[in-house]
Amino acid sequence: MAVYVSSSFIIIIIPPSFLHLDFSNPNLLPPSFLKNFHKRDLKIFKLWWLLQPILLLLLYTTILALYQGEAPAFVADDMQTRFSNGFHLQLKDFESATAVGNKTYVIGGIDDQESSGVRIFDKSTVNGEVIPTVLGTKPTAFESHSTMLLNKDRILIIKGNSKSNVSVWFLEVDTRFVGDQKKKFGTEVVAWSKGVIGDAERPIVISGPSGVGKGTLINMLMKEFPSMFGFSVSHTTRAPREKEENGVHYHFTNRSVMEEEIKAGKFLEFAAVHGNLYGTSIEAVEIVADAGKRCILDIDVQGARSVRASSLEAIFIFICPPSFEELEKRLRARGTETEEQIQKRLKNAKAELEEGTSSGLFDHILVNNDLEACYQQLKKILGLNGSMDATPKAATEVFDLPMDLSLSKIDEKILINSGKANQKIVLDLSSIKGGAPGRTRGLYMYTADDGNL
Ligand SMILES: Nc1nc2c(ncn2[C@@H]2O[C@H](COP(=O)(O)OP(=O)(O)O)[C@@H](O)[C@H]2O)c(=O)[nH]1
Ligand SMILES: Nc1ncnc2c1ncn2[C@@H]1O[C@H](COP(=O)(O)OP(=O)(O)O)[C@@H](O)[C@H]1O
Repeated sequence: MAVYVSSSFIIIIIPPSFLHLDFSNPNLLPPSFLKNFHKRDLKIFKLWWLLQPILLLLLYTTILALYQGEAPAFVADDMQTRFSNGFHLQLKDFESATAVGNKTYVIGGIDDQESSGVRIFDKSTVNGEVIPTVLGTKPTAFESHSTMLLNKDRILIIKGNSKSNVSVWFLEVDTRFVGDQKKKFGTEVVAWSKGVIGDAERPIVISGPSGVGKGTLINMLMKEFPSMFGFSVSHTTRAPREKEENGVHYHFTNRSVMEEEIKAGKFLEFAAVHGNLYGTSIEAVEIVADAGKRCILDIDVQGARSVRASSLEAIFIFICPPSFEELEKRLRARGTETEEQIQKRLKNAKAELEEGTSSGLFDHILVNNDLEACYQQLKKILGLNGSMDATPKAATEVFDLPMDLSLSKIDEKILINSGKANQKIVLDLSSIKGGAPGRTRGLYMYTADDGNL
């Protein structure tokens, strides 16, 4: 016996063999059956043959539906779930499935280091299942979670049985960043982005020619506001300077390792600068956001261009020297480069100054003539004029989310059903900033009564 399912009907086909009857060969019919045939089973026999045309018609319409892209499935033995795009999948423990167009994204499952945490079932491929390239850091434990598709380009994941400040994740499936990466990798790509609760400000990109004073200004900012800013520690293939520490000023690495990591999608941006490779890893930006700090990136103009094209939504600041002669003087006075390196940096500075001041890439251009005056201007741009601004923002309320969640959406608000009567948890997405790679910031989560969302 088989139970046949399509969206429009269910057919139960009972073959004669199921009734232990073979009408095609009366010799094989059991004597008891022959004896009582007229009395007991004639009705079944007639009904069976009467039903055949109807069953055939139903079968025909099912085949038609299948041809039009609907996938029926046998569900007698398996517990399968059916999705709006016609997919039927057998989900494992702690897996969820979200339909996005022709694809169904299966997320989660028992956490192990090997698993990428995401499987895609794509109707337009021969095999159906696609294992994507997964960018960004995935959530550590998946266990119970609920998902909801947002704007057809990212899946919201809320982890049950967790603290509210670590419960929100996004899996980007069709954002601009993911689209660019798909072209680059030539594979299916998805990107994780952790949701950051609270009003974390936009990251800051600072560019300018070598020796202009970027590092000096960044150090002043970090010293005055240690709890507010965090430095994105870049990777570089250049040799460390005398006072530079691995993991603090840069992650010093070699070219082949860095190239492999770039291929694996670990970098938000990278560029060849003054003959060496420099790059910002996705992790470098994530670490700062996870510490609840505003991320500062000291990167060259090419890197700034790449970040501008990403979803990091940073503020872009370009620092100029008062003159080329002064730049040369500062570079020499710093005493960290050989004459050959100084010449290379000065040559590149011309192109950087041209690009930085005329491309429209930067939101603000500062001239670092008097250091203190330039620092004050930088603080003004960052909204740090008075001492009030330096006060850390009030901590957002952290609470426990229940194991089983159900989600619904009203405008930009996600209602998380907590199971408690009259009480909902609200996730407000109206001020959302950023996204993969890095973190999705500007989320607000609070508990509310039904009448007060
Ligand atoms: N694109 C990119 N540029 C970087 C990165 N880290 C540093 N840079 C840039 O590389 C250039 C050289 O940096 P560095 O060797 O520290 O020399 P300095 O600028 O003279 O202190 C500077 O313009 C930096 O802004 C990075 O991660 N990505
Ligand atoms: N406004 C300024 N006037 C004079 N010297 C400066 C000024 N700003 C920075 N410097 C000096 O210039 C040198 C280069 O500065 P640095 O911050 O290392 O530049 P960058 O990080 O842009 O390469 C350092 O020795 C620093 O002390």
